Amino acid sequence: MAPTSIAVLGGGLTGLSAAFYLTRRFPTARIAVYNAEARFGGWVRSDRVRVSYTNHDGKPENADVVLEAGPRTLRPNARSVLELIHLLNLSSTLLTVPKTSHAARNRFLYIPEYGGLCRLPSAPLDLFTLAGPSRHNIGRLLLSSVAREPFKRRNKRFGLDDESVDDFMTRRFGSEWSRIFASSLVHGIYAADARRLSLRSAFPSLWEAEERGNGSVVAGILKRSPPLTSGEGPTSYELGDLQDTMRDVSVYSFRDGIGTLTDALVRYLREHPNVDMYGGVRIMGLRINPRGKQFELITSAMETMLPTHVVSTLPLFRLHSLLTPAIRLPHLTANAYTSVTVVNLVFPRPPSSSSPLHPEGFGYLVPRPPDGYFNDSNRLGILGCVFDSSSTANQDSSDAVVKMTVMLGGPYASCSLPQVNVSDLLSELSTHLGRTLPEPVLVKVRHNQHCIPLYSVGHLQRMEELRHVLASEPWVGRMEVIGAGVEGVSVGDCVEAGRNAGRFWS
Ligand SMILES: C=Cc1c2[nH]c(c1C)Cc1[nH]c(c(CCC(=O)O)c1C)Cc1[nH]c(c(C)c1CCC(=O)O)Cc1[nH]c(c(C)c1C=C)C2
Repeated sequence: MAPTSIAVLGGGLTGLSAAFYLTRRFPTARIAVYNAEARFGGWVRSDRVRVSYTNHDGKPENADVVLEAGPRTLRPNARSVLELIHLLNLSSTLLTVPKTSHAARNRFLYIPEYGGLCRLPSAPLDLFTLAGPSRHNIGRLLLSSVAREPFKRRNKRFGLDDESVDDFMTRRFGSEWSRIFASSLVHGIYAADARRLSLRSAFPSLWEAEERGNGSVVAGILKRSPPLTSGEGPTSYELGDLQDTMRDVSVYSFRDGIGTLTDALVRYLREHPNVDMYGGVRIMGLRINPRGKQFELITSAMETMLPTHVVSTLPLFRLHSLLTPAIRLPHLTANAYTSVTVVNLVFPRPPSSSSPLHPEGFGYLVPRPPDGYFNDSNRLGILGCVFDSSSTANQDSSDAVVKMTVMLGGPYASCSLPQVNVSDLLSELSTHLGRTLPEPVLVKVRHNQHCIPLYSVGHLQRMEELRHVLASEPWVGRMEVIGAGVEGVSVGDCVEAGRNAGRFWS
């Protein structure tokens, strides 16, 4: 049955993208988007803030800076996002960072037991040229294990169909390698413990590479087939000239931050005659009408809505709480969700005669300490720090300020608190950066509670079972469960999931 009324649960990036594409797929259907918060956009949150301060010469200064509490840059390989940018006419607001920039080439890890801040090699030749404070050469540890891996015998247990990221990396590259590099990567994407994260769900391409490389991940990566271009593959994307714009681009954002994308979606949907946007309306219960033709949604305004089709983009534990025992869905509470505290810091730029606040680059990640997440060496639970002024400098009205963002919490559960002691944080950052930081002119703390799902081992299989149940009675395919909780946490994954919503409804 073709949908006549569709309810989209959740007004974050996936929900907004789903509603956008549903208006195109089903131009005559009525679409309602329900969002518990009055503000749409979910974890995407960009604020332009004015800072007033006194500069080094004692003169008053002002600057307008963009602060991100969620994702802050996008990668050009996510074609669904490029398509949205094209369709929403946002190209003129883009800010691109070239592959040759410091932000793209200089990435650091802060590893106290290796001497502090260590630059990661961005090319094999760096191995010979990288100098720095590291007592051991971190580049050598990184690349020597990678160079040896193809000669290591196949060691995947027969019948294994998923394992943790840490187990996989330890098996192929060694435990110290995994602790340092895999844990850092996982902190930067999932803010989670690599020992709990499913390899197949989080990095499926690595699982496939091991298969393709007959047991060697490196051999499998080297054998990789060339990437598809916009016109190839099962779906093609409307990209306009964005593919050209993105040539040689490492990452990009918008002049006013990633919120430009969600704001434009909200504007489009609010203006669309077939769409109703319900901000500040929570769904309290979901039932299936006894005649099986409609759903019953009970809202926090105590209204009952009767859509023929539903797209849920809610966190899975939240969807679980809406369902009565008679229609419980499997596996909705199988994964934990990670919480991250994000601290935006703005400093006056030091005069050119003194040393900069941080090296030029993307920022740094902090790996899991050797003793795990209870280690005293990282009692604030710092996962990493982004040098925003290097990577997204042109968002701000003045380059007289330096912007950084520190992320805390995640697997350091007890540290992920909304209250952050700023002077402790500054002194810890000063240790990391090897210089005393000045007083910030602005500190903004945001606690993102349960913002990123932690796919535990077996997640793919569980989601397959969930899809199977949704395709059967009484759901018969009329409710789709999509979004970060199911398949992929990146902005690209969320938009792609929204783009595919309702694909099988006729
Ligand atoms: C709120 C903190 C977040 C942390 N991870 C994410 C958020 C929103 C989600 C995320 N971060 C990255 C990816 C991969 C993107 C892709 O592959 O296309 C995802 C899904 C990578 C990343 N990590 C950091 C940055 C600046 C980026 C680029 C993308 C983005 O802007 O989010 C920095 C960073 N993120 C987190 C930590 C602890 C951290 C530390 C430096 C957690």
